[in-house]
Amino acid sequence: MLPPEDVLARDLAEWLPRQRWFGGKDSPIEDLAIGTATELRAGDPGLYHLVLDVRQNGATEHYQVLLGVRRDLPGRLGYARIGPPGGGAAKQQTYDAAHDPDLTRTLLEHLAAGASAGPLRFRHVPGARIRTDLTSLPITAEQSNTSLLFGDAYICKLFRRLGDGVNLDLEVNLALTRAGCEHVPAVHGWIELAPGGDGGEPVTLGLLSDYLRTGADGWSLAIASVRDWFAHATQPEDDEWAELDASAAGGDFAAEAERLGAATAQVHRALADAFGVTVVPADEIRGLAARMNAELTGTCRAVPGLAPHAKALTGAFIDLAAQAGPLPVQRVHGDYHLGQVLRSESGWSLLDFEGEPARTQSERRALSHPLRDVAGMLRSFEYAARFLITRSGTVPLESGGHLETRAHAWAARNRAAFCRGYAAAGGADPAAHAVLLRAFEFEKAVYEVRYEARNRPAWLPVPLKSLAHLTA
Ligand SMILES: Nc1ncnc2c1ncn2[C@@H]1O[C@H](COP(=O)(O)OP(=O)(O)O)[C@@H](O)[C@H]1O
Ligand SMILES: O=P(O)(O)O[C@H]1O[C@H](CO)[C@@H](O[C@H]2O[C@H](CO)[C@@H](O)[C@H](O)[C@H]2O)[C@H](O)[C@H]1O
Repeated sequence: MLPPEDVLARDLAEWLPRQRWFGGKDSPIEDLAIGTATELRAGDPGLYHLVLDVRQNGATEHYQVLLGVRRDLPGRLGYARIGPPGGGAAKQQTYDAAHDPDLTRTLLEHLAAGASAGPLRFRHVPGARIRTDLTSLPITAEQSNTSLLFGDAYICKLFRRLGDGVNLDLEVNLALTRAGCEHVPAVHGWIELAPGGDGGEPVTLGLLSDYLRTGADGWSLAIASVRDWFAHATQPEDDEWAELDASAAGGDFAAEAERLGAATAQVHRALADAFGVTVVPADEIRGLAARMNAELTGTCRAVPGLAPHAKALTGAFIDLAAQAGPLPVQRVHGDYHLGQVLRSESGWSLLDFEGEPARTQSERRALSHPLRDVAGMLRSFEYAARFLITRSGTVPLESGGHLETRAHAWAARNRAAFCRGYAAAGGADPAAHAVLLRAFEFEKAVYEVRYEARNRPAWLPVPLKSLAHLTA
């Protein structure tokens, strides 16, 4: 049984700001109410699904929590406790049930059965046989959601802060799974909150997909390659090093970059087939160029370090406007970088189609030209190349100037390989759309400067140094 609502709300308000995934750590909680409480498993331990209405700065956000209730909380779950030890007057111990495999199995059982509980609906794709005998483990890598591994079969992403309707990740992954696309983890099921009386969309709560057991993320693989690239360049002249036969460095990434380019083009084709393509008139492209420039102006005001590059960046946006013609647009990834791709034995897979976190839902859903994603990945090669010399203490700073040339050579080699793979697999040839690609890349770099200044100021030199190189 749940503790009294006022006690539970008070305990949750104390616990919430300490959670990594809580998005409102910078402001006090003005009010917390239990929006819905749905019993998913009766008994001891019991499982409840809660939607919390959390008011901060006058605005209300909704968060979901799986609440475990036990009379005695075993020591292994002590770290997940919500509320005082011993359970206070109610003598009920409440805790974050995402950490309790005895309770999370209920999610699999409900998904397998296609069950409903109160406003919650558990859905599976037709024909899916969801295993219910697996033990869960939360993965630790994430900031804003909680993902549970079930054995080595499934990953279940539970969205913590709830959006307004169908989550983009579900919408896109489901469409691509249905289309048989090999480059996304197959979706098996999802959990949603039924729409209220206003007839709106269901709100996505969670997504169950194939777990890519042997997957390694593109960022780690790329960083390992850069490290090796630096280590193998003993003391040759820089120019000579840039020409070095890649086989001399064991960690060359170019073949992987080329395969990643091909996988990206195939996903773009599948997105176009699933969601369609629209041609926008030249006027809209001129409007896009103007918006890119306005973002630049705003970001220069907020981050003065960007100002020295402003002239070159504006030049690229003016070129885009000057050459504007009708352009095909479609659904794209929207926040494409090396951290969003996994390499497993079955090739490259793309993850996380939720778009850029700072954008609104409608901006994230907006159609764009697929080269926007290509530009995102090109930026990521720039980041990977410069990360070790700009951010890490592992490379002696005095050799930074020398390594900068080497970093540039790594980025250039892998950018070219990615574009080659993309064009060969039928994507728009980046070389034939240089003005558009450059404008997209500069737009992304401006976004990154703002993103880093706000979220990771120590990383700010990474995009700034890359811009210094690209605009020289
Ligand atoms: N299907 C999967 N198979 C293996 N690992 C995965 C899978 N999906 C996500 N991951 C791991 O979880 C991390 C976070 O996933 P992601 O979907 O990007 O979540 P978030 O939106 O919370 O960042 C990824 O970087 C990856 O390491
Ligand atoms: O992965 P998210 O959807 O949260 O994306 C945001 O955070 C990213 C950083 O984690 C950020 O990506 C930038 O840093 C990456 C290295 O950490 C680099 O590979 C990307 O190219 C660079 O843009 C992303 O921009 C932001 O939206």
